Amino acid sequence: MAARIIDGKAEAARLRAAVRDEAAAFTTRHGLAPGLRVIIVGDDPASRAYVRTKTRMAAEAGIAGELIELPETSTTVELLSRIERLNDDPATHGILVQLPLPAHMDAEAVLRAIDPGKDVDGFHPLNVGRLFSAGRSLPEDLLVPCTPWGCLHLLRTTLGSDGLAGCHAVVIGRSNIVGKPMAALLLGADCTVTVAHSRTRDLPELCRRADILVAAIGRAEMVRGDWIKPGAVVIDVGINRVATGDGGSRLVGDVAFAEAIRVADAITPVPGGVGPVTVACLLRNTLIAAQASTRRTGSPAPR
Ligand SMILES: Nc1nc2c(c(=O)[nH]1)N[C@@H](CN(C=O)c1ccc(C(=O)N[C@@H](CCC(=O)O)C(=O)O)cc1)CN2
Ligand SMILES: [Mg+2]
Repeated sequence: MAARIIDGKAEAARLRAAVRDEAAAFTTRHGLAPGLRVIIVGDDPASRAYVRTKTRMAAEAGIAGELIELPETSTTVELLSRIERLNDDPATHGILVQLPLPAHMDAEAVLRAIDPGKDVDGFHPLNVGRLFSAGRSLPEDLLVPCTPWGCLHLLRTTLGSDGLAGCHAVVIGRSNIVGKPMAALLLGADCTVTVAHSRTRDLPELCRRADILVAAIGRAEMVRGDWIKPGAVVIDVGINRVATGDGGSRLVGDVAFAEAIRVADAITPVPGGVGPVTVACLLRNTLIAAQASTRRTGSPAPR
């Protein structure tokens, strides 16, 4: 039987509707909407499309989103001073710097400069540390990286909230954006977790032992059908544009979908899987940041 296709678009719409209701209540209570500032440096077409989606979805959810576009030639110092101003702005509850930054910029310094309470990507070392030291329930004000949070959410909707316990989860990829935080979240959900990467020996054999397989490698259709354990749940984080031969292109994931669907119990498609839930989580994090700031100060002003 063909695998169930996990509908990330529908799940994202449900998450956004919940954020919209809570954002409306926040705005009524505080006279100020949750505010998100998205910074992009340079002209990368894919990044530009993602940030436009983020600010459009924010507006639809009642979040005051603003896109800040800086030229490719901007310096790290210029970006840091922009972030400093946003850290001090009481109407800004969430700050996101779209990645990747141009190679000449110091991305680590930039991510460290964001006020951890406004770090809606969850990439600041303080938030990373809180995630890795959290137990089986996450603090309610913790800002968790959006893609892994989205993957966990899709796993819970597919397997049920108790269905992850005891599963062997294999995460392919060890990035700070996906692989490492994904491993922390799966551990918190009582999975036994293996993190694989480019130097892992006999990756196909390891994957065949996974009840849950999360592919975040960035290589088009690298995971083949015969790498997958029958009945596994497969979460495909990859977004790779490949040529179609007629001059056009299409998006594929890191998993060979047509092969995997014959073996897995459930699988996320690309597009329409993890991506839309990532954006919904960003809106959710903005709301969490706004709510936490009012708890700290009694007003929407964070300091
Ligand atoms: N600061 C950040 N930078 C980046 C992140 C991030 O979480 N924070 N993640 C990725 C890109 N990304 C969000 O920024 C992202 C990529 C793709 C999608 C998405 O919904 N994709 C659609 C397909 C879109 C298309 O047609 O091209 C899908 O999968 O259905 C959302 C977010 C790197 N940078
Ligand atoms: Mg650099």
